[in-house]
Amino acid sequence: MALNMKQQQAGLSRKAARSVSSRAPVVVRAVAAPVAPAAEAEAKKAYGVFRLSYDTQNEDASLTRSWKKTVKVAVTGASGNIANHLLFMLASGEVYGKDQPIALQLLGSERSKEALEGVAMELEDSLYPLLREVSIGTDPYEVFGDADWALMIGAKPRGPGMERADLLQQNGEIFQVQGRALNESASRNCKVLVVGNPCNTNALIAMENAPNIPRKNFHALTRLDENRAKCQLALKSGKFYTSVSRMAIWGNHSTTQVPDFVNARIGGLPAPDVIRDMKWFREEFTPKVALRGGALIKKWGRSSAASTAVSVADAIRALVVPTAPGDCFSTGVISDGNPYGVREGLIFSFPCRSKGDGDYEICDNFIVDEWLRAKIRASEDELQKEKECVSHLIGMMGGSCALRGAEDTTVPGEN
Ligand SMILES: NC(=O)c1ccc[n+]([C@@H]2O[C@H](COP(=O)([O-])OP(=O)(O)OC[C@H]3O[C@@H](n4cnc5c(N)ncnc54)[C@H](O)[C@@H]3O)[C@@H](O)[C@H]2O)c1
Repeated sequence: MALNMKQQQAGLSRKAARSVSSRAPVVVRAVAAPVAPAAEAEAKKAYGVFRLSYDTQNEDASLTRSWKKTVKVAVTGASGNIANHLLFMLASGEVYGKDQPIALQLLGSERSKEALEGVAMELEDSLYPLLREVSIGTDPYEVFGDADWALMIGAKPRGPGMERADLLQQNGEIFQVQGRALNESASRNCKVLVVGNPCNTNALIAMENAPNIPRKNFHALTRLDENRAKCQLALKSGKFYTSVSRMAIWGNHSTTQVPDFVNARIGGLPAPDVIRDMKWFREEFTPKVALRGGALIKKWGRSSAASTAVSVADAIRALVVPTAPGDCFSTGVISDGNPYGVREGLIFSFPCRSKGDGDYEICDNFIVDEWLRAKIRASEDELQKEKECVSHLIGMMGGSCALRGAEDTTVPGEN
């Protein structure tokens, strides 16, 4: 856990800082004192903003009595565009629940240190009652300490002329380091959601470098694609989007993704029975969803941030709130043992459902027709190639990278 800045200034040790936080009720207000050399070194590694414990004697007991144990959520890329929306949703209680206190542990890069402090100041000034602690740092081993959730948003954007294979390599190295840090520092049942692109393969790298954490706990964000698909079905059918269910995204978060209109329902009916236009489904709906990110960048000049944050919130809620009977949600998870014959050892987006306990299962009752099967196979092949490009980062020998010079299936600008 990164130390509170005021505690560091006061020269408190990490252990002492922990004991301060556990001695409720107390509001930490340490006084500046000479900094010891050890603390000085510590200050270079991590710096933080605040840690508040409620003074339960002065609080409205009817509000706080039923509150749960604080959930610790680590967020990487915390001063970036997506996080700038997401952090405030997390702190407000709209994601984990209005009775769920939260500690935010924010990871930035060396370059974004100052901005990260600014983010923490804004959180501080927002006076969210559920936000118990904010700590910030640049060392993933510190920041992931005891995290129950790790939301991995931070990744390098693609530079001019950079190939997809180079991006896989550069961001892959980040996720190798961060996977190792999760393995050592995070809670043993930490749930990990990778947003930074290429998110499926980055999630694979983090997972393979974190053998102490169940493989099942690693997710790649495809919920944004699901939300985009739901929106298109709602617009075309003229029905409200809440009537769209069983909207699965299969495969990779790239243009090979497969938005599944075959199994989708509108108002409880199969989508193709409501929108009787197969040409539209295949030739307009499918590419529109897959290329939505690029279309948005053309308008906005940058990749989607607010809607991505909303979809991260949806993806978390999908795991902590039971799935409605018969419905599903999409998330990229380990393909081991899947009921659809997708090659094992890939992080692949499937229709899933959850009891709301943080765990999930892959739905086993989706119809895969020939058209879907061919599309799914193409996305699977792409993920296998990506895996081979990063084999050296996941402890595999002898992979060669067939993606060099290949067609670019990344959503333009999202990397
Ligand atoms: N999966 C999806 O659906 C989806 C959708 C949109 C964007 N994305 C991806 O999310 C990522 C972040 O997007 P953004 O708009 O917030 O980007 P951004 O550039 O605004 O923010 C990224 C942040 O990550 C930080 N960072 C870079 N390397 C880091 C490291 N090693 N450790 C910690 N932080 C690091 C940067 O300093 C920056 O603050 C990108 O990779 C983008 O392609 C994914």
